[in-house]
Amino acid sequence: MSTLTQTKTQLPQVHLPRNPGMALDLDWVARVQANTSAIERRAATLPGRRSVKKDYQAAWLLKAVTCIDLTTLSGDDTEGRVRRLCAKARQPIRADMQKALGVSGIQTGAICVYHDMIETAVDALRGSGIPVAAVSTGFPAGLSPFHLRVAEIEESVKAGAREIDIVISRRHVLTQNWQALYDEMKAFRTACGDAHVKAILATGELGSLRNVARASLICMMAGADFIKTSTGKESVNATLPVSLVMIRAIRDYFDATGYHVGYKPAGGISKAKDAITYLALMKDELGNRWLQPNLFRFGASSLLNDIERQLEHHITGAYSASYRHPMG
Ligand SMILES: O=C[C@H](O)COP(=O)(O)O
Repeated sequence: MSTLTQTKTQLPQVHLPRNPGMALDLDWVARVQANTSAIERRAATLPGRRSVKKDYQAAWLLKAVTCIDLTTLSGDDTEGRVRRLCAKARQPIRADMQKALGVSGIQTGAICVYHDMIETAVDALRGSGIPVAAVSTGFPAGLSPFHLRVAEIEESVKAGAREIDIVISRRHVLTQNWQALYDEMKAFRTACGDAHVKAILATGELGSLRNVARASLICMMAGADFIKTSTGKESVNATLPVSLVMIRAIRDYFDATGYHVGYKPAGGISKAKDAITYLALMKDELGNRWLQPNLFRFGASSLLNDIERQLEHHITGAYSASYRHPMG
């Protein structure tokens, strides 16, 4: 069986029980540390490692496509743009390219939009099985009144979102008010009901890697299905050091509870090479099980474009202009 065919056949996902959360364990939180210089040293070695080549590279890139939350979060989003993006999510790689690669049925992990665009996206994705994710709770700052943030989640679920990307209150982390962070996250999880909840930490605003580690743990204790780095609107978004810290928090939580929590780096990931670095990091730290869309997503608006160009190069030996792969 070829590498690419294996990628296709590995797509069906094992059903895993949702993380139900647990009581807030402040002793565990207090024990969490982060050795910044060691983490930065390790992260610096990751992009320089020998990369996978040829068919293996194409297989990893196809895997990356299936893990993208194809995102548009702009003030000027229109129904037309969202519909075009949904068409792209249904067929992110051109049919002739999929045929040349010997695969079929490749789709992105989800579409990610603001509340206003949920119904349009649900309609455009009908029958595809692709979930709609909505950013919520006063995204991106998360500073609207608490009851409105909870109501926003409920409205988005009612409108058809199957995944809700909430933003935490950064001030709870910066003031070490862990109880408040836990209570907030738990209320958001309850409001989501059956919709899966991704907790956006906005790591670029949390001050230290130790804060990132502690906030990750608390969100998981409060029942997060995924932890996500960034809104894409902070001045620093997904980075490898932050990813290492969050992924290791996921591993510690799994070791202690047996529950799988997903990881979503988001913001500024736009190159195919970077996507492979993130996938390799997941594989190194958490193993193959976390290389599926139910446990790993990229939050990205332009990554797909570069992946398509690299796959076209793999097939034809030539790079096409990026406008040949329009996004929306
Ligand atoms: O969650 C997703 C991000 O908002 C997308 O960020 P990006 O436009 O930098 O890829």
